Amino acid sequence: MLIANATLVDGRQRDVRVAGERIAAVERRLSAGADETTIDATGKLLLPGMIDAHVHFREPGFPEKETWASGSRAAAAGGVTTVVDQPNTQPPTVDGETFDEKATCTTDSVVDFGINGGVTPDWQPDELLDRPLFALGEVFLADSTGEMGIDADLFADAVTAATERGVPVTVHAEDATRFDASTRDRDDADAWSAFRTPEAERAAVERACEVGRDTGAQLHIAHASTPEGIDAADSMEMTCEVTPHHLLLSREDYDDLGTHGRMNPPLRSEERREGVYERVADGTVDLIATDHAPHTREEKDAGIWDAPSGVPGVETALPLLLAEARAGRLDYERVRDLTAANPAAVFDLPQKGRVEAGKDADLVLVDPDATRDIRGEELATDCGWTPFDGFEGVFPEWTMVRGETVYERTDGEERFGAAIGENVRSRE
Ligand SMILES: NC(=O)N[C@@H](CC(=O)O)C(=O)O
Ligand SMILES: [Zn+2]
Ligand SMILES: [Zn+2]
Repeated sequence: MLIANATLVDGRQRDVRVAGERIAAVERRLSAGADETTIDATGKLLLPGMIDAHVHFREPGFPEKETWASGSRAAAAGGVTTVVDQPNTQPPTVDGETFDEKATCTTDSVVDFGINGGVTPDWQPDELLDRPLFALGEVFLADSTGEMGIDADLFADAVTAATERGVPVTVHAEDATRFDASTRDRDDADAWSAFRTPEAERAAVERACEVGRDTGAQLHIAHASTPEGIDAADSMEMTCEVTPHHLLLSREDYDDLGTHGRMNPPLRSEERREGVYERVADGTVDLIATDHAPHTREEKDAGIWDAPSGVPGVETALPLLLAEARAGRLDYERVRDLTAANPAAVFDLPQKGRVEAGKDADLVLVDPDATRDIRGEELATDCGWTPFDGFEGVFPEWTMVRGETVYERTDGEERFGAAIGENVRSRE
């Protein structure tokens, strides 16, 4: 297949040949072979598919929130070609048997995937680390959905075990001893942000990075939400990710979002949000990952102390970032780095993350000037809502995983491909 006259993120116009699962050539001009299909990509932007290193698809355990079928379709519709699933399912992914159970669910995935393993007091490190694991994580330093928070000793042991096996560790860094219990008598949604303080994040990032440094670990801070957290990770030479919601939403949005805006770590002040944005734009932040954490509308409609934490995001991340680029607030190469090239580099996926000959043909084609308003009920995720309702997004015309079209939108009609997703750690 020949994708003709595509614009790449650096502005070059190129013809791109896909042969089988791979990108065979990227050249100024390629001529189509006798039985080669040609796609005219004039005026269109061709990007490497997003690698979302942090999603919560809810199987096994909570198929009413999301399944591997619905979650992976949401990914494909949002230009995500690889997802990394987190361990706080039911049962939690903490040993060989539960890893294998999770792996069975992934056979419904239309996109490539990684499976993370977690840490609880009865986890089985030897079995778990023997499996084709993507990373150990997210390791919870404080309770979040699934109540998998662990103490300092177990954390240090877990980081040591993973590092001995050359496995990276991703960390949910909040320190519950620094939460502000005096907010507990409030019942407005903003109380959640007042409760889980910025200080709790900074302290936990520092502690985690110290353990990482002492053990020689490859440590990655999940969903950093404050400039202080990002700077702490950066100064200790650890990597970090930021979510689209901490990049684009703040405490000022609780008026619209109410309890639907509850997540961990929580939304921060507008001033901190701007500080986070600067660090994403200037490259201090390594990557964007969504922490796609779907819960049903009914669950989210509970009071602020009872609603579950988490918001969906896998389907809207790349479209939102492309809209930011279109508005001139980020450049397209930065978007490519944050969503594809850097996650591939940080998590050692040499076959992914760039539009280059020899790489997997994980590709997304967009019309950079065609924006669409995001509407929760129109999305492929099963949860049926989004915190970005009414935001503009630049959505894919099609998404390809290893040469197979897994999503296509023509005249508003969407079509999804077969469940061809593979574990990125199982391939040679
Ligand atoms: N971010 C959240 O608020 N929730 C996540 C768990 C997590 O990432 O902490 C979930 O699984 O619902
Ligand atoms: Zn988390
Ligand atoms: Zn998470």
